[in-house]
Amino acid sequence: MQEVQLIIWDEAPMTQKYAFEALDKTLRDILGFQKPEKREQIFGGMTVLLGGDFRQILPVIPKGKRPDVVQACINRSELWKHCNVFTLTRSMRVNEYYPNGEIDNQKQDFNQWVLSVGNGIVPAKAKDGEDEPSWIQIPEQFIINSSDSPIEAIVAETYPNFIERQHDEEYLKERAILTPRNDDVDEINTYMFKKLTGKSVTYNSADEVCKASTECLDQQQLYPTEFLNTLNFSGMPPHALCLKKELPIMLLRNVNPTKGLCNGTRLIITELGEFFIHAKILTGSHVGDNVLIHRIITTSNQSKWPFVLKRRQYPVKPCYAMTINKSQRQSLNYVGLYLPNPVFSHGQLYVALSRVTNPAGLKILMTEEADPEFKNCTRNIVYKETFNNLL
Ligand SMILES: Nc1ncnc2c1ncn2[C@@H]1O[C@H](COP(=O)(O)OP(=O)(O)OP(=O)(O)O)[C@@H](O)[C@H]1O
Repeated sequence: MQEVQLIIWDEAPMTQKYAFEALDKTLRDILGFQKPEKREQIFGGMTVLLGGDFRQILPVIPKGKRPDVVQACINRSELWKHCNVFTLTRSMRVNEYYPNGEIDNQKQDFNQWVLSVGNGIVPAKAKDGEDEPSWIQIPEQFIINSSDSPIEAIVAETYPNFIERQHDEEYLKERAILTPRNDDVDEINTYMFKKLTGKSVTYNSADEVCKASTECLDQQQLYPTEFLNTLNFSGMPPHALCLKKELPIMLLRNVNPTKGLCNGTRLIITELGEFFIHAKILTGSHVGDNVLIHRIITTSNQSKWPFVLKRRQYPVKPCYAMTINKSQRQSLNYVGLYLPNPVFSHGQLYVALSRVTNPAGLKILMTEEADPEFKNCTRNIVYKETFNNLL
């Protein structure tokens, strides 16, 4: 068997420190079995490469307050003092160099502005009753003027000529609408789904209560299937999943990472079968591959209900629009940032602004503020204390 030499863990800042601590203990245990000195070494002497940007989304702690989030990060773990930090200095996504080596000033300014947003150093104002100034001015060039039908406006801006180009893979692949909340994502996807031509097929899930999660024996009476079908959880497909051929979808689980089918991979549906969805991969390392997706059992892990729901369904969701959190790792040529409500957690504005490969491809639609002092302003939340011990 080949020996593992290196473990690479991407997006480390959004993983709770306990996961790394568990990995540390496990590796010490396994590798120390034959060589006892490895028990004394960090990660059992294995090299672990953590990648990530603390300006981006931090661990999600349900109902957690700011200190809970900051304390859950890897740089608040005992392990951190054993880490060497290497800093990347050049943005490869928005390449500010012309082929002849000269600098494109517009792109350089954009990169610096996005970094300042991420570092929380763009001048900000506070509204009445707020402790911390967090409202920043968005440059005029990115603004879409708000209209009576904001969804129509953001769709028209991000997906121009959608009726003619709705089947064009390149067109679909290079753009997305980003927004902070799942209900806005669903509203935009439903609006665009109706515009997509072709027959809609609805796949209903099989739902049940996970028996190990509750002591109640009479589950069928307390939680009938009809009730379970009405429940929706973020990151879980709905009971009634409506799909059409040529709809862009996103995977909600790691289905088969070696084949490029990871949580967040975008695909386009090529055929809707009875037991499989045929799809073509649009993003990641296996672009262009034709794959089959089958139903899997997903469970609700953070639920307000006193039970865990088991849902057997295709782990996919339409992705004309996606949440900002889900867009992390994506690179897009055109981004429509829809902010009917401002962002609500650290790094979300930075992640949204830094998805785009060219400043010309970024458009932002915000709800118009009644107070003229806050015209074209939106909230930028940065937990600066997270950066304290990075270098
Ligand atoms: N060495 C390189 N040469 C050319 N392009 C590159 C290089 N490295 C990265 N890129 C391009 O830059 C973009 C961002 O790369 P990548 O997704 O690896 O960055 P990242 O730091 O993980 O991004 P993020 O964490 O913000 O999602 C991609 O479009 C990628 O193709």
